[in-house]
Amino acid sequence: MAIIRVKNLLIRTYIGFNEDELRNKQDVVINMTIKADVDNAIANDDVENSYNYKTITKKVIVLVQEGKFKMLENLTRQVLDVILMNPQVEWAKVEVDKPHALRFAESVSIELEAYRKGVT
Ligand SMILES: Nc1nc2c(c(=O)[nH]1)N=C([C@H](O)[C@@H](O)COP(=O)(O)OP(=O)(O)OP(=O)(O)O)CN2
Repeated sequence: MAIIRVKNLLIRTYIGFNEDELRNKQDVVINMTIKADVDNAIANDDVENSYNYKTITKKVIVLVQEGKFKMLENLTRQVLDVILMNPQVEWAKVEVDKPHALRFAESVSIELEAYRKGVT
């Protein structure tokens, strides 16, 4: 198993429940930490049949770009769930930052982690 980190993935989406947030997209910054089986990538130096960090990243981009979210917790949980769908993933942690969400703070974030169902 390896720990794969996708760092500072910047995506624009609808996030929030204030009037202007419902109408206008804003940036979120996503950091994903994924514990996945990469034995095949190591043994064969080949992405075929290996956990592909590009694939999951593109799935997250589509999920977030095309979604509309009110609560940051909901967005974070949905990203975590899409990562955990892959049987090669044992555990994952997701942190989603909403920069400038608060007037006097640089950013606010929610972090969630979980094992894939059936893994403890
Ligand atoms: N488990 C691994 N997965 C992937 C690896 C790897 O080494 N281990 N390597 C890659 C690619 O080399 C990736 O790093 C670069 O791919 P690409 O330039 O296609 O990524 P982009 O996001 O820039 O692709 P665009 O389609 O141009 O947006 C992938 N997975």
